[in-house]
Amino acid sequence: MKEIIIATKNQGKMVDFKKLFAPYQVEVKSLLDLGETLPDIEETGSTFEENALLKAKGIADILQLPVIADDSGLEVDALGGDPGVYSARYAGLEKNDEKNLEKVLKNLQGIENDKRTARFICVLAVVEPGKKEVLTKGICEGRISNNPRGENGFGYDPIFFPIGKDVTLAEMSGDEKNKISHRRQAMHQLKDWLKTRYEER
Ligand SMILES: O=c1nc[nH]c2c1ncn2[C@H]1C[C@H](O)[C@@H](COP(=O)(O)OP(=O)(O)OP(=O)(O)O)O1
Ligand SMILES: [Mg+2]
Repeated sequence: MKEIIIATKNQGKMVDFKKLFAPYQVEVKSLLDLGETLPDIEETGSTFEENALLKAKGIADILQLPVIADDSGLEVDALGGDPGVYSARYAGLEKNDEKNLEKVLKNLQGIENDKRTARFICVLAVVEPGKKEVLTKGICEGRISNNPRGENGFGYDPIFFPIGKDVTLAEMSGDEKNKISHRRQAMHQLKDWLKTRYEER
């Protein structure tokens, strides 16, 4: 079977991607599946687009294979768009999901529900050696909860109510999350690219 490499070390993202790629005959591999030691690509960009391209190009240059990278994060309106591109390292460089979401809740203390609007953003960069790169962006609008709820998913899922839902993303099944998520919407925009390369199941 054909393979596509996702330039990520985030296992939560890979759970989403495995489901999102299931309609296609392609095996998805993360950097954690590749035996070789690949360098950590520093996310020095100031936008999701820049960082997604840095990660995809960095790995595609080394492997000389097609690579997809995902740069994503949470924008909270009452925090001026923070944590944004700093979502993974919001509470420190050790990238701890629980500390990160606790910091968002703490910074939103006293803010009323209707002012807790937020969105998840996902930018995907597809880089194929010798070809023009492709960028897509998906957005999932919602609101930040008052407490963490639910055990599924990863990252900020336990504190995010998607618009129109009264459960957090972490209270939804993986399949339910994948119907509405920012990652799903960014993947949807890659449909034509995917269809030209991979047979559908
Ligand atoms: O569906 C999601 N549900 C909950 N949280 C999410 C989601 N999507 C992104 N997020 C959060 C996790 C992390 O705090 C940041 C992504 O940061 P980002 O740099 O793109 O990923 P990462 O460093 O964890 O892995 P990598 O760069 O190896 O792909 O946004
Ligand atoms: Mg990262």
